[in-house]
Amino acid sequence: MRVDIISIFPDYFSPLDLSLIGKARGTGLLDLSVHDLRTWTSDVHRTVDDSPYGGGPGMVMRPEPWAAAFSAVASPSSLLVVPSPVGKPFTQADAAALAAQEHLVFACGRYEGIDQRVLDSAPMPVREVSLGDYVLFGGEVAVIVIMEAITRLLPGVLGNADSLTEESHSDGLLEAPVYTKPASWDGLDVPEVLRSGDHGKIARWRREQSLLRTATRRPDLFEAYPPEKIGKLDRAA
Ligand SMILES: N#Cc1c(-c2ccc3cc[nH]c3c2)n[nH]c1N
Repeated sequence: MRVDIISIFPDYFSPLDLSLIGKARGTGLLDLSVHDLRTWTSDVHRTVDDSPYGGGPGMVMRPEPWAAAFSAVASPSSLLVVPSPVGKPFTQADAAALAAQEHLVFACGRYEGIDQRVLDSAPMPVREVSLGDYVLFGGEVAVIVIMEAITRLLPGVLGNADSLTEESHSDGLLEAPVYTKPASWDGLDVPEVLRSGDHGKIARWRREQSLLRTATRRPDLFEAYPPEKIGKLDRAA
């Protein structure tokens, strides 16, 4: 997968040199380039913003540098992803869809945002996404989060792909609680079923815990979960 990130703060993305994302870049699974938007300015002050038409606080990012940047990095298979407070809430399904793309271009807005004409005239399809109902300083942190969600789904990045099948949100539910040694700690014991060696019983217990957790913590997800997939809860588990 090829990714181009455009930002006025390229140094924000040094975390993408680390850990499994850094390894994916090193092994060629991920071809990631970070660009400074000011590369595509044409004035001595390398200006990327100006005052908003219609008045109001703050500044708006000028269209010209973005248009020049897109012309430099876009290809026929590119998809433009723009983090924004007004974007579609980003979900695991969106991460999977983006992970299947050939080339992603991320536009990191700052100030009061990017001139709307940049998105309206982009030479590639556009996806505006939001991480949640709160406001960040800009799109950079959102891109780091999105890049982590995408990269871990790329084949070969996670040592054990099985991790992807039972984690929260992979199947629309929250995952069951996890435990490790010691069997008893701080007066609390690991649920006996997990130490039983009965894999069928363990699977049923985890399924039940996942459904119960989702129902109590994320009723929105539980309501959206197909009733026919819930099945009969095994109280004996
Ligand atoms: N994604 C996302 C965002 C943002 C965001 C994204 C871009 C810019 C550019 C200026 N301010 C921004 C805030 N705030 N909250 C979210 N969930």
